[in-house]
Amino acid sequence: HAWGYGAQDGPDTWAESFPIANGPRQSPIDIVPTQAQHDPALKHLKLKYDPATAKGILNNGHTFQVDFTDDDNSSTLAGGPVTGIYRLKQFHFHWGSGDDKGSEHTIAGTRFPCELHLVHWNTKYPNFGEAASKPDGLAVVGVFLKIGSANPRLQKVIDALDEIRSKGRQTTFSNFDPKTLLPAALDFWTYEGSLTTPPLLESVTWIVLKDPVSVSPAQMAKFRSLLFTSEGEAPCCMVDNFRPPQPLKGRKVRASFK
Ligand SMILES: C[C@@H](NC(=O)c1ccc(Cl)c(S(N)(=O)=O)c1)c1ccccc1O
Ligand SMILES: [Zn+2]
Repeated sequence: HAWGYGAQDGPDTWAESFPIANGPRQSPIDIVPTQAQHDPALKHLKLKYDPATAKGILNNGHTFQVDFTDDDNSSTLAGGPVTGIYRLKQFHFHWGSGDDKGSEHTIAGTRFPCELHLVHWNTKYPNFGEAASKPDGLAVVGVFLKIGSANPRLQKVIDALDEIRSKGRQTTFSNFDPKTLLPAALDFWTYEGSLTTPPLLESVTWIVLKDPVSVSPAQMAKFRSLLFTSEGEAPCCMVDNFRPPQPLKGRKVRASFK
């Protein structure tokens, strides 16, 4: 399935190969804070990440991702809306060609220039692939990035991008704690959704943090210097790799905060 974010292969065409694109629990969504219900039963988020589990950084032709070893419970998510323990598999970003768009989730129609996704899988299943096909298989923490001062926590990731400019390039990436990318407060909205990329599986408990973290225009320019294309192909800048908000179809969005 050759899918992408262009006019010929972008989100409006995905239903042709992935009919679940029109399913009942698709992501992302527009989060309307005034319509979210505070749920006092929601626990606080328990994130425990071991920097030693950071493995590599890869340009997969759709985004770039930092992969983690997930053969034990060294880096996990628990609490919040989930039961049990979820293991960190990878994190990646979605961003725009300009600062006026780029995030996948929106807040009452407001789009951010970038959104970070930390992907975790439920350890009640044997591995990520199995978990990705189960309704409670995945939990993704979403973090908005807004334009401001340079974010020093992003710098190590940004400095690695020169080595993975084109599709298929990867390099080692070690000793990194993704907790450093998160805002101080872990207040969140949560709802039942899907992968925002093909295969769009409806297996994600979304945990979208209320507070954004900063990214500078120069740092955004580095993201936009990546390529969707492989070496030797006509270069196409990796930008606008976001799926727009999808119909809520009656789902409830809960808030962990008042
Ligand atoms: C682009 C990349 N997608 C993921 O790996 C991905 C996996 C799980 C989640 Cl939950 C998400 S997300 N965006 O909902 O957080 C994205 C991808 C997809 C298919 C084939 C190759 C490939 O590289
Ligand atoms: Zn994502």
